[in-house]
Amino acid sequence: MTQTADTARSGPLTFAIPKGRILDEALPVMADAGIVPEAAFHDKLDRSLSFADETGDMRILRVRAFDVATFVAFGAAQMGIVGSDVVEEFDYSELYAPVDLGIGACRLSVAEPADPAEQGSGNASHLRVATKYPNLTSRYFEKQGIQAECIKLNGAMELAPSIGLAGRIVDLVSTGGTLKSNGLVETKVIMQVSARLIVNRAAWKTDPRVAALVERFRAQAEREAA
Ligand SMILES: Nc1ncnc2c1ncn2[C@@H]1O[C@H](COP(=O)(O)OP(=O)(O)OP(=O)(O)O)[C@@H](O)[C@H]1O
Ligand SMILES: O=P(O)(O)OC[C@H]1O[C@H](OP(=O)(O)OP(=O)(O)O)[C@H](O)[C@@H]1O
Repeated sequence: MTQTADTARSGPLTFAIPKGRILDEALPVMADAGIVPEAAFHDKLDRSLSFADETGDMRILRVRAFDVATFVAFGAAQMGIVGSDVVEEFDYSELYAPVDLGIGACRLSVAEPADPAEQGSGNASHLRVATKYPNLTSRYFEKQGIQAECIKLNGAMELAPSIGLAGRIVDLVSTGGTLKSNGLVETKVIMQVSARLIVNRAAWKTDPRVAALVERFRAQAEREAA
């Protein structure tokens, strides 16, 4: 493995990616931009969270989606890939999302029980909502003049109405299959979601490797969109 002069000077560039859904779609996009993880990255038995790329010039972190944004915002990683749902939920001032990668398409929606008998009678100006996205949810309902009490869950939001935890949920929807299987219907779309290249603001200004990679991802996204 050879290392460039930049790497020798400032250490490897650190790139964070989510270990969940986006990963399979993100790897080819990264490869087109010249970022290919070392073989160990694909070994299901390997418990490492940090990997080199094939050149040895980069470090690739595989973390939870929400943590990708936090790592990049605080400069622990200079760049990463994450859904626009996560970018908007945190709204970190140090985090830029300059390129829509056109992958990980889904939407953030409100859903409630399909069966009217199961819909909470509740006060229309005060709702209880189960979600992984309390900031986006409160903001959305505030705009409608509704005070939403958000119950933060980390997964399986779709269970909440049937067990009496909350009358509604706000969660990601793609095919709608998960909602249907759990007796829920989508009532409002809050935002369309796709995966973004994210960059630490200071790193973008000061590290030429970051700016060069942003341009590579941008050119590739434009080619794909054409
Ligand atoms: N059904 C879906 N269809 C398309 N994209 C999705 C879907 N669900 C989630 N995503 C996108 O994938 C991202 C990661 O989702 P996922 O829940 O798999 O992450 P994760 O890294 O496993 O996080 P966690 O472990 O915290 O759940 C989401 O932030 C969203 O942008
Ligand atoms: O509309 P669908 O195509 O059914 O997709 C929606 C599901 O996908 C996401 O969960 P994911 O499968 O990523 O698992 P998670 O609940 O662990 O985040 C989301 O939270 C929904 O549960």
